[in-house]
Amino acid sequence: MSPVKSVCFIGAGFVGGPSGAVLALKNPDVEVSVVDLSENRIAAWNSDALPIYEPGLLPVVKEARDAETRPQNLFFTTDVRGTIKRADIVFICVNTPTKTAGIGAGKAPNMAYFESATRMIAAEAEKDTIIVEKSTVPCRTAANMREILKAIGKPGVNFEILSNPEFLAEGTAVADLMRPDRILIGSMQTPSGLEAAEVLANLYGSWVPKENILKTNIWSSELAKLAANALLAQRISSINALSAICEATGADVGEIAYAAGLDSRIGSRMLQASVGFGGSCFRKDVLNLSYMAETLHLPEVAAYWQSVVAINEWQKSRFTKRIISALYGTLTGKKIAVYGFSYKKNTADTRESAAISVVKDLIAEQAKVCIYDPQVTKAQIWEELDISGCHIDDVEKFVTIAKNPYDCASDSHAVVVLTEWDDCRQVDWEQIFDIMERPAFVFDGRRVIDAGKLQRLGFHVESIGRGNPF
Ligand SMILES: NC(=O)C1=CN([C@@H]2O[C@H](COP(=O)(O)OP(=O)(O)OC[C@H]3O[C@@H](n4cnc5c(N)ncnc54)[C@H](O)[C@@H]3O)[C@@H](O)[C@H]2O)C=CC1
Ligand SMILES: O=C(O)[C@H]1O[C@H](OP(=O)(O)OP(=O)(O)OC[C@H]2O[C@@H](n3ccc(=O)[nH]c3=O)[C@H](O)[C@@H]2O)[C@H](O)[C@@H](O)[C@@H]1O
Repeated sequence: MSPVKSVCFIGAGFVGGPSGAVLALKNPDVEVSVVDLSENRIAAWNSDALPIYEPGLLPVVKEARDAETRPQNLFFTTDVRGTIKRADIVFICVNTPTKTAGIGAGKAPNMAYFESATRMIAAEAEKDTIIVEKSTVPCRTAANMREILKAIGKPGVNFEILSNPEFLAEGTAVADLMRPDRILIGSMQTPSGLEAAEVLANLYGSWVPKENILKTNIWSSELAKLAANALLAQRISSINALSAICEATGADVGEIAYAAGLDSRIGSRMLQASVGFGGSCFRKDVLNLSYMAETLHLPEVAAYWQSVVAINEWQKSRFTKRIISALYGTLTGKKIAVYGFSYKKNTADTRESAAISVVKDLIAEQAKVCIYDPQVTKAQIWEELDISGCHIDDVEKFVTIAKNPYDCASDSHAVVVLTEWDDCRQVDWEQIFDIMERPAFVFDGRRVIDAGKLQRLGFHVESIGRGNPF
């Protein structure tokens, strides 16, 4: 196979943008184009105000994009079709959200964007092309792609499909891409499939050690991505289920996680009890896996994975119920300060954030909710609450946005910590205590507050997974 000269990433989102930028940085001789249908998104990628907040990303983008220190090899464009024509490799990084209507609504992934990208490649490619599934897709998606490519592709043009799922986490995307635990490449086990896998492995080989590049059959690779997210989400639901037992018994879930995590077979990561996992992928991918099991006539397996999501939903509503009960059963007219709206720190992404459900429930109780988040905009909060079914009149009436944690807490009855932002935990709690109503409550949905210290200041503190130890 001739050397790779041009690579295209379809979908300039959280995955396509950073992945394209790092690949370009590490392969200066390869032209990397990240394409999207959204003109606004592409304009933002071509500016210094990138469309996503990701620590360390701007310098990486600028180095490959701005031709200041070396020739430019990173391009962001809406010319999807023209870019596909030039590309030797096309990565599909489009969104695969959960279906909201039709068969499998609320469970199955919506593959419309993915199929549309596949059809576009089939229609435009004029030379042999490697197509890489980077989006998270159901197992056996490559078989559907193969049929579409065969039916639409130009005569004489050969396609090879690879699965190369992405494992980056938001907030640490650059570090994850620079030093991935592993790169997984799935291919058909035919001579041309194995050759294509080798071509892709060589691109990664410019910065990832060979022993971290794993090659498997294509179906294993597709399923491994869903499995990895399901296993991570399952750990969080497991520790969150234990957090409820801790609250009822006086055990402390932090001590449980630490004690259990010291067993090297269990390990310590992803055992931080919380108000519930969020983000665009855990819920979607666990449901995707569960739905797949359902369609494969494996109802017990489907129910098992479904329970991971059910515990997460329960954890969110359990937390709000605890707030209401501690505040004497009524929130009407009380100001509640919410610290954090993104689904975790170091990202402005709010998709599936636990804060959405909690704020929605607080509004239903007629609380006056004031939100502080260092990165999330008011427009985005409004949009999320609107999508979640909050009446927009209620949002206008009950919700305000604060510019800092102090304005947020002023005259409030309670501070509710929903995201573990450093800005939110490192406040001057003595000052916060002075400006709050009495009794002053703190509800810690992230276990990032020193409960003992706050209690000594006079706060009533309730944390996830911490009951009365006496
Ligand atoms: N967000 C994350 O941290 C991770 C996401 N993933 C997976 O990667 C995929 C993409 O996720 P995100 O980047 O978060 O999505 P996103 O929603 O941020 O970006 C997707 C982009 O694709 C564009 N797009 C859709 N159809 C298109 C088409 N036909 N042509 C050109 N552009 C098109 C959209 O305009 C959008 O900008 C999903 O399957 C997701 O499950 C995997 C690992 C991490
Ligand atoms: O497929 C994806 O989209 C990605 O999903 C997750 O990444 P991400 O959702 O960005 O972030 P995580 O750090 O995994 O956190 C997800 C949610 O779980 C919560 N969480 C995480 C860890 C933990 O111990 N406890 C906990 O409640 C976080 O606060 C957050 O709401 C995976 O970690 C990535 O490997 C994967 O590529």
